[in-house]
Amino acid sequence: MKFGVIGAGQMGGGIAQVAAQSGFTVVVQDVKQEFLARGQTVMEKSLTKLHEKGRLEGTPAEVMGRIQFTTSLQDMAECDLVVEAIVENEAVKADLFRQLGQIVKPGGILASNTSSIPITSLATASGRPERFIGMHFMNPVPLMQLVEVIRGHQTSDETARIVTETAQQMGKTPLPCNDFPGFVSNRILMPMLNEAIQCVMEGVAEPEAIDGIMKLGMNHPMGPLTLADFIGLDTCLAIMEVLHRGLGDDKYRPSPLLRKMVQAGQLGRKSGQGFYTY
Ligand SMILES: CC(=O)CC(=O)SCCNC(=O)CCNC(=O)[C@H](O)C(C)(C)COP(=O)(O)OP(=O)(O)OC[C@H]1O[C@@H](n2cnc3c(N)ncnc32)[C@H](O)[C@@H]1OP(=O)(O)O
Ligand SMILES: NC(=O)C1=CN([C@@H]2O[C@H](COP(=O)(O)OP(=O)(O)OC[C@H]3O[C@@H](n4cnc5c(N)ncnc54)[C@H](OP(=O)(O)O)[C@@H]3O)[C@@H](O)[C@H]2O)C=CC1
Repeated sequence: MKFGVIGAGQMGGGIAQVAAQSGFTVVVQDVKQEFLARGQTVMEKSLTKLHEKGRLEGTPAEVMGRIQFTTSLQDMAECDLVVEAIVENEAVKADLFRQLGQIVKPGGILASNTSSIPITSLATASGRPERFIGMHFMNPVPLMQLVEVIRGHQTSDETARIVTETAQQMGKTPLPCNDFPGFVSNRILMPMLNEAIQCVMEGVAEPEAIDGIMKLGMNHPMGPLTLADFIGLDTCLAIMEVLHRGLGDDKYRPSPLLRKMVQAGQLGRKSGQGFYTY
């Protein structure tokens, strides 16, 4: 399996790492060399952690040796499966898939790791809707078990079978759902995180108390505000806007505080400042 990943951010890097850990040959593309270098550093840290705990097959160097880093989309031409993990913006993703539809060999499968954007619309942009699917990994990819598999309106049975089997080969548990805004994961999770942000804005409680109540009361491993910072507040806002637009119900309105923080460049862990300082 020659496995392609577009985007070397927190998700793309994690997907590339787990694919290489599974023995696949991997090609990772990003728009700038500095983003590739950043992604490579994060992967090496994660692999070292896993190796130190005896949870890695082989050595970090052997795994990294299976990954090619490039800024050229042309290097995706011979991939059997390409997973996109770039910014949560439908126009940017659609433009990328129009290019990939021309570059990747005819039998290659194209997949999006999108959190919420309709798979069917991205499939149309790719020009190969039968060979297009949602392959939605969870953050952090090396640790989280789920891959949410979302079929577009024209995704073929063969494409769904291949992607499901690939997720299993990557040590993940693939679970199927249909193509509606936010799928299942973010249709349920994101409104909860948005509600926690609304509690901050309305002064219901301080962030530490809100997170503590949900950790101690509901046994969540991370409080909702910590999790929102971890995901990225820009990504959280983008998902809420897809839900609001796609489902047409005002209950999915993004919290005004979330929007203001993103406008201020406070994106959470990735910018060093969100509800907490990093
Ligand atoms: C937005 C979307 O579209 C979809 C989404 O992804 S929604 C978000 C889904 N993800 C979640 O909800 C994550 C919730 N959080 C958690 O499950 C946990 O906090 C966590 C697994 C992320 C971290 O686990 P933790 O015990 O709380 O913290 P932490 O101690 O940092 O990590 C646990 C272990 O994994 C290791 N670890 C953490 N991140 C790692 C990584 N990226 N790679 C390798 N090892 C890692 C740590 O070294 C630690 O090892 P030890 O237990 O041996 O010390
Ligand atoms: N964050 C999360 O917890 C999760 C996110 N997702 C989804 O995964 C996708 C990526 O999210 P995440 O990794 O957090 O995002 P990041 O912002 O961390 O990474 C996105 C990466 O893609 C790069 N990029 C942007 N545009 C292009 C392009 N046209 N071609 C190639 N690379 C590009 C970005 O560069 P630059 O820095 O210049 O923008 C960045 O390196 C999104 O669709 C998101 O919804 C899914 C599950 C969980």
